Amino acid sequence: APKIDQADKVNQLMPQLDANNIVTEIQKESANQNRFYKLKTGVTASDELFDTWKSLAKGWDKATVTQFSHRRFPQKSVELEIKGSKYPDKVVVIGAHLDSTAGSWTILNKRAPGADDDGSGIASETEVIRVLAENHIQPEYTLRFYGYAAEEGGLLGSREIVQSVKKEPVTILSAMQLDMTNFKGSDKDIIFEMDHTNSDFTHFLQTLIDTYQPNITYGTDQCGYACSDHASWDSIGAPAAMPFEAYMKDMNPNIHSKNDTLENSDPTGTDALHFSQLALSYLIEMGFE
Ligand SMILES: N[C@H](Cc1ccc(I)cc1)C(=O)NO
Ligand SMILES: [Zn+2]
Ligand SMILES: [Zn+2]
Repeated sequence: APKIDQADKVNQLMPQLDANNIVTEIQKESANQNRFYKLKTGVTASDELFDTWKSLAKGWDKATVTQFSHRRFPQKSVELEIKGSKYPDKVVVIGAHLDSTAGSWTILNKRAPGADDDGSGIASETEVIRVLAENHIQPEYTLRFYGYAAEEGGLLGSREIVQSVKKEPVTILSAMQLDMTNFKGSDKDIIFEMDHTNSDFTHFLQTLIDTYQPNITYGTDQCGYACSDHASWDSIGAPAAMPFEAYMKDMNPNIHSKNDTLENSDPTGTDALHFSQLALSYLIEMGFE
């Protein structure tokens, strides 16, 4: 596992992460009637995230923001890349999904705010982008941030993306998934899913919590199936990890319904902030040798 030797940077950046920004982003995403990947509301949600990441990345040298068009549905994925100064072909990945669903397949104009699933993951990730961009962080390894389309359709967006990445002349060092970060249903703050993930990488993340978030508690669980986009990276042999909000039995009961709102999760965004903190230490420790 990589050495943990970037304390100066992590300790300078971590305090800048602000739960209020996470709340604002979740509210922005939930404002859409739904973010269903087959509907124009889902297309709009992707374009809004594209705009948000582009404005955050303004002035961040070597950062590029693009949309990834999918073959069989209109919702695009969003990608932000900051090229590494020393190892541009070695890529550290983090992702969340930008779509939402209300459970049934033809949700038409049904309400699916998706505040926790997965507005929280997108918001946790976006707050890390803001802090890295504002500090003009120039990593030695390439960092890639994803907002995946159509996760609820069966990991459709990330599946297409990893097939495309497989054809690139790059090595994926690791991929973290943030799907549901803002509902602390259990007594532990972060639960690591142990299936469709890499145990060494998961252990490395647990060591990061011990080092940089000593008051955060964590545990492990199993999804029992490919429960989010980390499984797409795992399927091409990239070390994947999925820090999750609770044990399965305790997870947010409101997901995939009109009741998946900010009020029905953590309205202060403090739970989601813990995931931003882990994501930041992950990207800095993996982004620099
Ligand atoms: N399947 C996931 C929800 C989900 C995530 C983790 C576990 I454990 C069980 C269920 C989903 O809806 N992602 O969008
Ligand atoms: Zn879901
Ligand atoms: Zn999800």
